[in-house]
Amino acid sequence: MGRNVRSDDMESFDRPGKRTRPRTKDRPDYSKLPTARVITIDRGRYRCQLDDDVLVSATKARQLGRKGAIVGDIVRLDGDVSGEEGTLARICAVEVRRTVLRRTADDNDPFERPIVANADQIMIVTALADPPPRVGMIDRIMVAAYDAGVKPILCLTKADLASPDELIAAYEPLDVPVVVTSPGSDLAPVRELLAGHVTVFVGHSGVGKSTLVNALIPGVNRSTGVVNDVTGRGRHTSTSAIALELPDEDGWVIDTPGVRSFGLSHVTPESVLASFGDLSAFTDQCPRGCQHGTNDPECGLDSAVARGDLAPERLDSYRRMWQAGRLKDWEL
Ligand SMILES: Nc1nc2c(ncn2[C@@H]2O[C@H](COP(=O)(O)OP(=O)(O)OP(=O)(O)O)[C@@H](O)[C@H]2O)c(=O)[nH]1
Ligand SMILES: [Zn+2]
Repeated sequence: MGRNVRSDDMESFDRPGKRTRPRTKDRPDYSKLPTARVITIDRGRYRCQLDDDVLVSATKARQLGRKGAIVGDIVRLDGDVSGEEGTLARICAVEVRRTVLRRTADDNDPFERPIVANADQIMIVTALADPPPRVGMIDRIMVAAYDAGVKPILCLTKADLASPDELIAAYEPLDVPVVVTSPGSDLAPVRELLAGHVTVFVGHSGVGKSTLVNALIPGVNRSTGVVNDVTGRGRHTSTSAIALELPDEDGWVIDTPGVRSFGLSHVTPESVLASFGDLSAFTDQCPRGCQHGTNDPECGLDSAVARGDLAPERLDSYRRMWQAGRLKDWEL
């Protein structure tokens, strides 16, 4: 089912403009209606931002059926779009999504949950200590990013408490940009990575994500929790994803509630491989049903390395992601 939207989801990072039009033959034409971005959802009410920055509350129009809108969606609004107190617009259509970031509650959960639409980057926020970093969790979020065709970035917070060197070294072969922060640190490198992009911030509760968002977007007041001394976890202080426009640069930050696990039952080796574009050329000769893993005999990726056509580090990086996607939550 989710596969049907794949061709739109899986566009490569460097061709963001290309999109396919939905079939509109037997549907009314909504193309004259104003577009808005869904910035947050609260008890069935969609908070939308029009192109001229006016904020409008909206409900789903009946013709949308069971199809929902998610944060980051670009929607067509009908009805009262004045944004005045007490007014309510209607979401008539959801524009084709460039990307959809998904997770399942855990690896046994058959229902994939779309979290955010149209992001092109995901910032994985991890504390270097308090709470301690979990490489398994970082890898799993990276797998979800690759699956969605969204570029991962690693943000290591609380560098005042522990050195980032080990983690930086661990992610070097994956070519993932890494930024390091500590209280009062210069956020210019972070801003530079965010400029011109729609970036989802994901992280375990208590890693300092809200602190970071508040520093990047002054006045937004994301509530910060205090790490609980007993559990080492932050309080769950944020409840819904919210899209926030960057004040000085073009671009959006989509802050998501703290996550404890990241189920990946929707991910296939092929969808992850698609983000390793240089590797997919070598899998044509693979035996049927090859998962391109370490123990798959005659995998074309191994032959490519043996011939010298593919760097072994590149294959190791892909296999590491492949492995992370197979691990169950409770094995982390
Ligand atoms: N030592 C240190 N503490 C930090 C840093 N950044 C944030 N903190 C503290 O870590 C705690 C958690 O920070 P938050 O920003 O609330 O973390 P969060 O990831 O948003 O957590 P949730 O709101 O629970 O999702 C707070 O007490 C912050 O003051 C840092 O760079 N160094
Ligand atoms: Zn293979």
